[in-house]
Amino acid sequence: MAVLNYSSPSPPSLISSFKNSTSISHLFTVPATRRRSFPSFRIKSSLAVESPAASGTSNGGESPKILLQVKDLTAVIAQTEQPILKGVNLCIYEGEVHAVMGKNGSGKSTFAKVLVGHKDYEVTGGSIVFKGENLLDMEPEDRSIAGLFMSFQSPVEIPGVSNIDFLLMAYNARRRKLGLPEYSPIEFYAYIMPKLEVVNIKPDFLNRNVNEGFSGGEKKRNEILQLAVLGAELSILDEIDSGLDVDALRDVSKAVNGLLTPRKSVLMITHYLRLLEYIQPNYIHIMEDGKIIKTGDISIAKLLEKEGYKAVSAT
Ligand SMILES: Nc1ncnc2c1ncn2[C@@H]1O[C@H](COP(=O)(O)OP(=O)(O)OP(=O)(O)O)[C@@H](O)[C@H]1O
Repeated sequence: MAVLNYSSPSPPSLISSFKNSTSISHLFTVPATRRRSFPSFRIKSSLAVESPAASGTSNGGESPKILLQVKDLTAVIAQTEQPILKGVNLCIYEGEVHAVMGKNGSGKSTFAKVLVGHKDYEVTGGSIVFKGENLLDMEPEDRSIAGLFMSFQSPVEIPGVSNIDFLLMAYNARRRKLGLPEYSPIEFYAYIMPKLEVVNIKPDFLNRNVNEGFSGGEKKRNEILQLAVLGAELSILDEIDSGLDVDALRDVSKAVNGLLTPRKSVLMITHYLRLLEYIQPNYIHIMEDGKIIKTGDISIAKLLEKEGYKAVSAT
């Protein structure tokens, strides 16, 4: 009997779920039952890696749907009541890629964590609607089931748990949710192998414990593998480019692009133009002091690179 081991980095929410396997079903997303394509207006770049989402396949004339609508969102640190988010507004349609940039400490990660329901923060005002439902009414587990995935800046290790076991359990929880029979390890192996290729991860990675001893770049790739297995509709990627060498950055970007479909969207946080040239966002937002103060295209990132944040600051 084959013992399958795979690797995959995992956000804290996934890890805490793993520890309680009865609640692991929240790791999964509702399957995409309809395919729609979104007219692409991505900025083309010579650096761009191939992106199916950017190709704008036919959607049969359907209008794009709003996936996430954030209005006047305010949030504080739960423990200290220090205000961090001070009125965030953002709208993401299906199939769109959005990037959030901003100075250190401007609130980008907090925004991402508030979206997934991180317990360190308390929402004090505004609204978040995801696929037509009030996200603020949902527990973090339910947000995950509804189709939100977040990769964290520093993926957590799970000693003693192999990647393959972790991913198999997570994937089977999804299948249970869908009323489908669980995959055997062999069936799962067939399912995951093509995904390993997309992410450019060697199969022996799956035998290692989740993130244990992984280099920074390996952890990031593992995050994307996890994303590929779970198939979220909105992937929130917090600085997936940090600590990556040039080849890894290209691989990870390619993998993210490989996961995009006309229905799947990405919200990525980054400090660097390079990532934006690989994963061409539809919109780039600048966050300052807990608010989005500017929205534009790649030219904003180019301006930042050249002149720094003073060029786009509201103050
Ligand atoms: N759990 C917390 N406890 C205390 N302070 C926090 C917490 N979370 C966020 N903060 C503070 O809130 C502010 C915004 O932090 P956040 O991590 O959202 O910024 P960021 O824009 O993502 O920064 P960076 O670019 O450095 O990652 C910072 O001053 C940070 O110290």
